[in-house]
Amino acid sequence: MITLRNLTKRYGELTAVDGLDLEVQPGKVTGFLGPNGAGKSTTMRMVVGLDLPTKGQALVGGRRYADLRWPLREVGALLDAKAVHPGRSVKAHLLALARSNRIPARRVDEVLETVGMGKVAKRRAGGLSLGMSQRFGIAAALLGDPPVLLFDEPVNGLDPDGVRWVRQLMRSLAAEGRTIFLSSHLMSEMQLTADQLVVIGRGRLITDVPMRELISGGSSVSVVCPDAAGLAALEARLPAARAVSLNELLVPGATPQQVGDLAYELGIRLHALRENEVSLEQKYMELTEHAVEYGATR
Ligand SMILES: Nc1ncnc2c1ncn2[C@@H]1O[C@H](COP(=O)(O)OP(=O)(O)OP(=O)(O)O)[C@@H](O)[C@H]1O
Repeated sequence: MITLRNLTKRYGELTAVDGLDLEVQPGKVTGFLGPNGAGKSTTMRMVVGLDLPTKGQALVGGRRYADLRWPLREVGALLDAKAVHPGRSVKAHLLALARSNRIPARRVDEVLETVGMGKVAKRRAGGLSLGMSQRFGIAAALLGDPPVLLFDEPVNGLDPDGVRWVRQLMRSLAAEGRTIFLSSHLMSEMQLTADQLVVIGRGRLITDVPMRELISGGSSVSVVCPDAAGLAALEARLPAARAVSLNELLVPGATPQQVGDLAYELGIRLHALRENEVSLEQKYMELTEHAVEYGATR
């Protein structure tokens, strides 16, 4: 579990993180969203002791990072995939990390296999492609087999196959009971990966909500009916319905079952009956409408 208590970070005049209170629970993937500059990376950096809070606390398993004896065994993080010694080999870098936290050397080969880098262990870390660097960073995060993992934009630079691999990895790590805290700007991917969503804007919490709850509210049903009289009869019985074309109605707040049963009762022929879920992207845009700091003006 990750616990943030009144977590605050100021850089001079700028308040990057502003009194965040949050519990990131184990056994779930928690997505961490917010516009550019909202304070996501700064928050994650404070959890792993790379930045000190101006006020408040960030705790891993109830303890501050600085108080963890073998931090890599408690929390793993991929924050900046390019932040490695460029001249060292992939394997040497991981071996050094392992030694610093008394992690057995065989674990290095294991994590390299997990991320599909067994064959490039001897390559220089500085010569890796962006996608390979991401995999390498994930290997480093997994090294200590920690119960808590943070990933800042892990799919950045990955090909579609890699993106899917990361999604499956996140899901399986959460299924093992770990705490997974994941930031990404790819809404469609986040919708497929996260169970819980934390949205921040200008350093403040906007919402902390289960994904299902967020995207289920506000769904609608589309009904396609080939004859005008049938469509009019349906519209008359569905007060929220509005025509979107000559043969189609949109019914906000209804379920396909309700509309299908009504059509059956009225003896009306339908050509299509579709549920339109609200996308995470749509909900996210609504939630962060007033929190976008560096948005385009048009
Ligand atoms: N070391 C620093 N010194 C001064 N300002 C900083 C520093 N690090 C971050 N900031 C500022 O703090 C704010 C939050 O930045 P942060 O990188 O945490 O946002 P983010 O949500 O991760 O953004 P993005 O989605 O663009 O990665 C920004 O305004 C940023 O410019």
